[in-house]
Parts: sequence; structure tokens; C-alpha cells
Amino acid sequence: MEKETTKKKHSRVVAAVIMRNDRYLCMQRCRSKYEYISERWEFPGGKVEDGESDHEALLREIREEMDWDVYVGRRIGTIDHEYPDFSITVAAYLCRGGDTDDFKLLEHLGYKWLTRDELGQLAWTAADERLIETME
Ligand SMILES: Nc1nc2c([nH]c(=O)n2[C@H]2C[C@H](O)[C@@H](COP(=O)(O)OP(=O)(O)OP(=O)(O)O)O2)c(=O)[nH]1
Repeated sequence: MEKETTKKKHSRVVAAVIMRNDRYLCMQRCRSKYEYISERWEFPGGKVEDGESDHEALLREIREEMDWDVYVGRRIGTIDHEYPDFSITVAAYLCRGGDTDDFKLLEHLGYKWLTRDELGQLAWTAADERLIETME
């Protein structure tokens, strides 16, 4: 009974949907204790810290994960998703990076630039699968 009433931890997450020409930057997460996100594909980003704006969080996360500076554009979607152990609200922003891949994979296993039609080839996190469905 106790377990059923225990509230899951909720986090606010920002994700950078980085476009170059007609391609999207897709990043593969590392192994995780949660099998449902382990090695899944995602848009780079992470949890928003207290007192931080989405914009600040995105710039900080992309620097931490990729040592890269991006231009953050408009918000393209917000998804509330409940995973078995926690829940998140992901706000996705359309972003642009430089013209070359001069970033590092400090926290990811790999990356791919894919067109909208190719995105379905990857094993995305469940939240991102829903986000991608909403993208034209
Ligand atoms: N970064 C990112 N996280 C996502 C996406 N989709 C999705 O479900 N998530 C989930 C996976 C994680 O549980 C959570 C983000 O946490 P994170 O581990 O990437 O961020 P963080 O570095 O701030 O977290 P932490 O390791 O310090 O706890 O949101 C996405 O597109 N990008």
C-alpha cells in the first residue's frame, strides 16, 4: 500500500533538437541502471537545476556533455512522460551548432545526423519517441 502512494520523483528536463541543413543530431545515452533508457537515443540536454532558465540549462548541459556552444531557438514541444521509476517534463528547443562536428562525446556513446524520415530507425527513449511524433 505504502508503495502505491509513494510519489515518483519528477524532473524538468531540457532537450536540444539540433538541426543542420535537413538533419537532426541524435545522441546515444550511456548504459544506465534503468534498462528502459539504457543506451537509448535522445536529444542532448538534461535536468534543469533550481533557479536556472531552460535556456541556461541547455547551454550548461551541452557544454558539460559535448564541450559545444549552441544557439537556442524556439521551443518546439513539451512532453510529460512517466517512466517506471520517475517522471519527467521534457521541453525541446530547436537549436543550431557550428558547421563542423567539433564537439566531444563526454557523456554519450555515439551520434548520428539523420533526416526526419530516418529518425524512426533508432531506439529512442519513450519520451522522445512521443516528441518526434509531434515534429513535422
Ligand atoms: N537529456 C535528455 N534526457 C532525456 C531525453 N528524453 C528522456 O526521456 N530523457 C530522460 C533521461 C533522463 O532520465 C532524464 C535526463 O537526465 P540526464 O541524466 O540526461 O540529465 P542530468 O545529467 O542533468 O542528470 P543527472 O545524471 O545529473 O541525474 O530525462 C532527452 O531527449 N534528452
